[in-house]
Amino acid sequence: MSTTTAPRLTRDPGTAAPVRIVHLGIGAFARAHQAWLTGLADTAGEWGIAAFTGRSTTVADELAPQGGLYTLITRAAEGDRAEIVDSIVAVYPGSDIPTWSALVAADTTVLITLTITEAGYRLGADGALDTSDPAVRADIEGFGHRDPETAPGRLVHGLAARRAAGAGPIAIVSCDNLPGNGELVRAMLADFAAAVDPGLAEWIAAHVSSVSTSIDRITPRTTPEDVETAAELTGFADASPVVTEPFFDWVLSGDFPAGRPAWEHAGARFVEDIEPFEARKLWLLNGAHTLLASAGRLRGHETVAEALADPACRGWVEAFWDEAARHLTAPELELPRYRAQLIERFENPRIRHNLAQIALDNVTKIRLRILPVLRAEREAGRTGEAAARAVAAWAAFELAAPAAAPDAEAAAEAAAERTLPEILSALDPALTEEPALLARITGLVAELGAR
Ligand SMILES: NC(=O)c1ccc[n+]([C@@H]2O[C@H](COP(=O)([O-])OP(=O)(O)OC[C@H]3O[C@@H](n4cnc5c(N)ncnc54)[C@H](O)[C@@H]3O)[C@@H](O)[C@H]2O)c1
Ligand SMILES: O=P(O)(O)OC[C@@H](O)[C@@H](O)[C@H](O)[C@H](O)CO
Repeated sequence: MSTTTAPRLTRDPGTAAPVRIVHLGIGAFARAHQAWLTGLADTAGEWGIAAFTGRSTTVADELAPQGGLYTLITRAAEGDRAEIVDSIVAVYPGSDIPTWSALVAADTTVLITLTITEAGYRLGADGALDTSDPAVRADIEGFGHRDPETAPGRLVHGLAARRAAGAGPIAIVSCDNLPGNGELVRAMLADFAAAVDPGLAEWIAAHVSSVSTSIDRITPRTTPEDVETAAELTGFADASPVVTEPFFDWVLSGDFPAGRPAWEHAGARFVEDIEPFEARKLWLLNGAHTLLASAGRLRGHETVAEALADPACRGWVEAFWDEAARHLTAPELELPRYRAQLIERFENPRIRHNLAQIALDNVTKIRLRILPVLRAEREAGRTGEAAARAVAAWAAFELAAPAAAPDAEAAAEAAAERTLPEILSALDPALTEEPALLARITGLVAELGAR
């Protein structure tokens, strides 16, 4: 294998930009998107990123010996292009709380960026911090006495250190696929801080700006073959390359009280009202992914591209987009162009985007990406058939094997005990309150068939 003989990827001494950004939740996406764009925008070498993993230490273990350098492979339908990205200048496991706190507290740090996944925000169904979550409770009760383990706990811990150090204001930029992600961060921090120190909550309200973003670049998990490809393309052994598609988009809205990289020079857009952009991206792209994650797998497909090549799945996606598009009316959204681009992106045969990976945390995703379209269609007097089909496909999976079950045996037992109305009611009680809707979803489940 070529990676064993290629020279290691290492950083030359003195080539690292100073740390001004701290990232929590370093994985594939942050390196395909924000870190890459920061490198492109930062022509003067002023914006180094110190990156922390969220839970597992893997990315830190892989990247730290490389001084944070990594290979980004841009994978078009026609071929691969590789580049070495150097904007990440230090990498730590998320459990390294002393380093985390010191960097968040440093007055040279002016930005925190996040990719902690939707589940990492620890929100309840009402969008507020879920203080009944045992890990959140443990972080609240142990605040100041033991190291925090959740992302909200670590963020508030770091901000407490910043307040104590007398450092100035800071911006937090959520890069996770959640609607109103900036507002969710603001509320999450306020809820957590109020529970541990009302004075700290006031300081956070006055000194921390939560920026909302819509982020877009399809970045599947790296495979062992990708590691070999990176070495072949660059001549360097990289333990942790990232593969992504050519398309990218980043729309941001909010204040940066202590500055930011000139991301607009690399293609980012700053807008007053981000909501239409978020809805377009989350409903059309992520909504279609969520639909295919269940419906595509029910039809035996493993990847987005395979599912989209199936005329039935393609028709269901287009029908869902037609329903969503009726509620995305801002002209700047350029929906025909966006939809055409999405088809081309989904069809990229060289991006193996696994449906099982996309299906993780499906309940939250359906609530945020499918149910708003279903509700809007029904309020307009229509059936919302295509959105209902996405719900039915997920429910068919749950009927066969609930996602929360720890193993196959427990899943089979739990499945045998749950009825469709119970499953739907746990997703959203409103789904069972209208007999016509319940009957239609029941019919769609039967049409789609159990696994
Ligand atoms: N991959 C994409 O195509 C893509 C595109 C747009 C947005 N995003 C957003 O980025 C997120 C991360 O995607 P990725 O491809 O980098 O995934 P990844 O698995 O490569 O990395 C995820 C990171 O989040 C951390 N994490 C996981 N669960 C957590 C939790 N409960 N609390 C705190 N941290 C946690 C992990 O430790 C890791 O550092 C997605 O969930 C999504 O919100 C991803
Ligand atoms: O875990 P999710 O659903 O937020 O993400 C899975 C994919 O839909 C997502 O990663 C997309 O590829 C991405 O949002 C494209 O920008």
